[in-house]
Amino acid sequence: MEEEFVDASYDWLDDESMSAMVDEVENSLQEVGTKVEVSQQPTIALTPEQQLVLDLVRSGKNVFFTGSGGTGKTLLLQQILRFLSGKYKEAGDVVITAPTGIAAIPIGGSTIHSATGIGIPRTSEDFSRMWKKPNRKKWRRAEVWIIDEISMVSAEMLEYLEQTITKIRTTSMEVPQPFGGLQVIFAGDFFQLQPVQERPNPRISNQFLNRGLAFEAPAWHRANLETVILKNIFRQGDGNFVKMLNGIRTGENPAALEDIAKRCSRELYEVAGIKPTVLYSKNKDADDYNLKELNALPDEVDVLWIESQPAKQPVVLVADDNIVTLTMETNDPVLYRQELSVLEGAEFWKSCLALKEITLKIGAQVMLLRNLELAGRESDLVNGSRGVVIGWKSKQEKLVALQRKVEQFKSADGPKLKTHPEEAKLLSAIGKLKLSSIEFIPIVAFRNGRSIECDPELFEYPILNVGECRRLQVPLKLAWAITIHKCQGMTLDYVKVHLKDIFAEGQVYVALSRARSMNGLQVIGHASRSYVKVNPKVVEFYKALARKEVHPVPQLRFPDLVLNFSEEAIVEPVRKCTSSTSGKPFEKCPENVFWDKKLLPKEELLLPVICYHCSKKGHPAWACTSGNFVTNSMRIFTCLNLARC
Ligand SMILES: Nc1ncnc2c1ncn2[C@@H]1O[C@H](COP(=O)(O)OP(=O)(O)OP(=O)(O)O)[C@@H](O)[C@H]1O
Repeated sequence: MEEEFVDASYDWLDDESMSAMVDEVENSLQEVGTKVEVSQQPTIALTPEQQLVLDLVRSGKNVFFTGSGGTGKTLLLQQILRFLSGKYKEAGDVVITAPTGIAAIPIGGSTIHSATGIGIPRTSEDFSRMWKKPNRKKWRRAEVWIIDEISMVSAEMLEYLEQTITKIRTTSMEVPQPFGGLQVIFAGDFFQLQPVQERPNPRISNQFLNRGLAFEAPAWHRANLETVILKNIFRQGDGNFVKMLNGIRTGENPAALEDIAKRCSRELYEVAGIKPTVLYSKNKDADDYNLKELNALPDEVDVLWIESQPAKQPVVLVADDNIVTLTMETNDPVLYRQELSVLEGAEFWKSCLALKEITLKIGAQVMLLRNLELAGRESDLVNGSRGVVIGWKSKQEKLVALQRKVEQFKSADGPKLKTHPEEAKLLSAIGKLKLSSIEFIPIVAFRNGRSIECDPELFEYPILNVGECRRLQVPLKLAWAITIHKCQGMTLDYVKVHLKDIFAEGQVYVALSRARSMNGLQVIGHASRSYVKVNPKVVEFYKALARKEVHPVPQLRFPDLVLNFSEEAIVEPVRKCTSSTSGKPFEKCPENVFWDKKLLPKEELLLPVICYHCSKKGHPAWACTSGNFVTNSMRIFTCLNLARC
């Protein structure tokens, strides 16, 4: 058994193995990043542990299930979704999420950032974005929330999301339930990649730092999760390989890395035109490799079938960068220069995934950097989706096409007071195209079969109290090679792992455990034991889980969430005014007090609204100069009509 993998040459593959490998590799192309569709495998037999998880979900419990890579966590989630789609008939009853786009695809979900509407939070106040009408409506009606790859969700993120969701879903008359009463289902392996913590910036107040691991959040403890550990590993059939991987995963056998590297040091060649996927720890190395592959493509291609003036040669897409300072409009040159220097030196310009310049050719392998909305809905084209450039469209032609669509909207509905959301999107795309200096728009065929014209998108980086950095660029990145952080959750049958600059806990394990077998794995570089990094808190957590302890690790404390929702978010015009002096329809009410009826339980609508702050407590809110008022259950609202107040 040991001998089988030692040979470093390619001769160890006989014809049969070679053809099996070609099949394996071809299958992998279907599977990379998408995993197994349950619909194609309806007869899958669950292991007893997987079945236990399903039963717990059925009984309405909050569940966390974990296990090493390849134990079928994602497959089980797909089975759970089948059950839930039978139980809950309406879209939106089950919110399916993962921390990254790539992880969200196999379960048909979206990223946590887009599902909650918070985007990439920079301060705790950004969680207030969940109060925007469509977001809070979505979260009020949801019944179940699923998070896959929970190891990449920080304690701080989970805590703030839980607090916000609970506030959104709880009326003043109700006792708050954890997660506002949602059933939560978490899946993931904390020995794999963990959240990347932000560097503290003293200029940012209430900065969101993405601290801690999800199980350290008080919200994790409040959820009262039933925990199940999955033990059967399906991805790798070779028990010896599994054992070595597990030693690396838990940090108990760092020498296993040297062992695997030795056995998998021979070159993996191109098979049936397919090159192995190359995994690097750092973006820079992946970028360099991609460039090399790009240069190897022919510089001029025949593009007969692509519409309009196709670019036969490589096209360099140059981003349009822009800075907006807070004091741009003022006459304070000193402050203006200060802000400018902060914005010009911002980390954003170095770390924005959309590069200042990207050269593309037909045939280039690319990855999407944005979640795309297609035809007004979230699509399965997300940050991380893989595709290939198949052609170009000229900007002028694209503009004409978009303009024509806008005209169709106008003539279809006649004059309107409000712009249709689809029309607004078209107008925004036109605006961005006009601002962009890009002359050719790449057309990309994605692995899901869709071909999309990838228009420039705006990448923004606000710095609180200073201003904003903006980059307008096509949301694409070369992808012959990808980083280990992008591949978590994938199964790769033909993969080269570069052991270079490994910096994160769980990184080596994630990279190696993507492979189905050592036959399809090549390890490059010095296999230092020090690359096997494991977070001691994770070790402690799993030991405590094995002992079935209820509160395995101490909880982290975070500052109270500052929810600074806009007036629009909490205050919506209601049909009935409920000020102390009248019960008239709001339009006719002299007090003109507005608030969100949904936030106010029916009983309170009948009760007087009294002022807050004011010494003469008890008088009608509209008469108070502070502009704030409370209901009798001490819920604070702000009167919109400040002039009257
Ligand atoms: N009960 C089962 N029977 C047969 N195959 C299974 C079963 N459960 C999972 N698998 C297979 O195991 C492989 C790995 O499954 P999956 O990707 O769901 O694992 P995972 O635990 O999510 O891995 P990772 O932690 O690396 O993301 C897949 O090919 C899947 O089809």
